[in-house]
Amino acid sequence: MYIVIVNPIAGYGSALKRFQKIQRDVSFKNNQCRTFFTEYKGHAEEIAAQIAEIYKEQVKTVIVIGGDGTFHEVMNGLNAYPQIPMAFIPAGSGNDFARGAGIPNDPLNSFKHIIRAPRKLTFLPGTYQLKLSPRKRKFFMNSIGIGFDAAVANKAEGSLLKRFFNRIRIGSLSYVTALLAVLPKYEALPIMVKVDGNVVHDTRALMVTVANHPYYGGGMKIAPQASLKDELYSIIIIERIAKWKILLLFITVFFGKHTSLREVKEYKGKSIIIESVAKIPVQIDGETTTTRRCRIEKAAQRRTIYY
Ligand SMILES: Nc1ncnc2c1ncn2[C@@H]1O[C@H](COP(=O)(O)OP(=O)(O)OP(=O)(O)O)[C@@H](O)[C@H]1O
Repeated sequence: MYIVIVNPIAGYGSALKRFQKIQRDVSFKNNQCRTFFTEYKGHAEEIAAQIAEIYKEQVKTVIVIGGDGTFHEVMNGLNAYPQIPMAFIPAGSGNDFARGAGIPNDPLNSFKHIIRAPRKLTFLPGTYQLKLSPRKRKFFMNSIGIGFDAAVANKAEGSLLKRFFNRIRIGSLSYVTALLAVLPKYEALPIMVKVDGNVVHDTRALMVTVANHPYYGGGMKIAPQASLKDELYSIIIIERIAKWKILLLFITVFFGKHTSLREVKEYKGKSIIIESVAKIPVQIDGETTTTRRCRIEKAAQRRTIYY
């Protein structure tokens, strides 16, 4: 039995359209597929965990049709069942994971491949912990950003312009407008960054990004040297920087050329601790919250994704 988890609102409805196209095809009709539609934030994680618990023996593959947020939730829902294969048909607005992994944008063909002869992507997901408490670690697959980028992502998320820009297929522009709104008031905050036991930064910083692959924010090449094949993260630290230069930074980041700016430092490592005295904005695979401390490590085991 195939489990299909669809986020109908991902990509402003494009996930639902993609699913409907797949549903009409014989490859769907001729196979035993059970479909679940997500209804709220966090639902995909709950569905995945419950399905795995109840049907672990019968499930051939859990197929996700949605954006990176839905994929992130399912990966965490299947946390305790790494033996259950997971497939991803990207249908979000940003699709940064697909861009970083080289997953093609051809949903029906991907579905047929997943059923008949799955193409495989194996990578080491990231794990993160936002508090000191020994709570279970969670997985991420794209990046964790602390500081300015998370403040911008938070602003973009709530913006009506994001919907408009996505409709006309220039979704990244919603980040530019959010950036322009956040920029005038934003102050670089004191942030300590430890990479593999060494303190590499301990003063004010605009932002820190820990990346599993180059892309975030719908195609910005924040960490040009990061690769899903790599066992190490790329850590980009953008130091305190003049406001006019932030605009330059955000023009060059689309081409990955921002790293030549003096204030942009890049490190490689697999165990990262980020601390701040005050609560600062953080984005994890595009979802935003605030934290004083974040511990990031590579997962112990590789995950294989079908596509
Ligand atoms: N029925 C629903 N109504 C509202 N929100 C939902 C629903 N189902 C899932 N969600 C939430 O929608 C958010 C966005 O989903 P997702 O990331 O998959 O799409 P996207 O934002 O279009 O894509 P991307 O992250 O690739 O840009 C996630 O936080 C998810 O938990």
